Amino acid sequence: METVLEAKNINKYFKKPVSFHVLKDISFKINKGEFVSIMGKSGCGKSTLLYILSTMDTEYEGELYLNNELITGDSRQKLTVIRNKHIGFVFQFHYLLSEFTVLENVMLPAKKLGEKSIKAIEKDALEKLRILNIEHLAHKRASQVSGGEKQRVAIARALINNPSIIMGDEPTGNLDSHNADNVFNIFKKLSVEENLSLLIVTHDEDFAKRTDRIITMEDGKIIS
Ligand SMILES: Nc1ncnc2c1ncn2[C@@H]1O[C@H](COP(=O)(O)OP(=O)(O)OP(=O)(O)O)[C@@H](O)[C@H]1O
Repeated sequence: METVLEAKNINKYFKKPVSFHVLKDISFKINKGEFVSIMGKSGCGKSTLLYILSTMDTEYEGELYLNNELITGDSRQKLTVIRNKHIGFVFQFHYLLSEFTVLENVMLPAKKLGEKSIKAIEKDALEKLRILNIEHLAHKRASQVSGGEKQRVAIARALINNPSIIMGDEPTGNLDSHNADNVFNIFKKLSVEENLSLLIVTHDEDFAKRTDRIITMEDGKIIS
């Protein structure tokens, strides 16, 4: 089984206002095509962990491997490239640019990466919109589409650079049950049909139960 992401003995301390051991010896692997959820009570360290796994926070102990390469200790500049290329993000809030069209929003991370022509990026973006069944929204402004559609646009944007893994911090937190179900089905399809790995923090038990595996955290530790 091919491993996409591996965390080895991750420890994290917040030094202020008082020293606080927030992540305690976290180790796990995510395989290619695996759809994994992270659950745990508020304050157990889920967002802190995701921040480290997504390479945004480099102040931790332990080792992080992406596609079997050690990325712990890499420069900020290198991590920015790794993040743009290999990790797609979906948040609770969509963070779309409301005055830009749906298509322009989806194209942005690829433009930032700067590896392809605008024509090629546009073609890729339309393909991602097609996968998410929202190709018809391409030329609408982001402000003109519904909440559920915005989250699908955010997923298309997360996919644009063909990442190895999608990470989500409560991506269904702002959605009603119908739209949350839609997002679940999209993630499931991406994992089964595109062999994409997904690691999703959620408070939604129904969502988590249907993923391939649940990582449960308590008080900074993985308990199951
Ligand atoms: N910058 C910081 N400095 C000090 N303590 C922090 C900092 N950020 C978070 N914490 C604390 O670390 C713990 C873990 O926070 P974290 O946001 O990772 O929890 P969480 O499991 O994601 O919670 P939620 O489900 O409510 O989002 C909490 O006790 C929080 O108060």
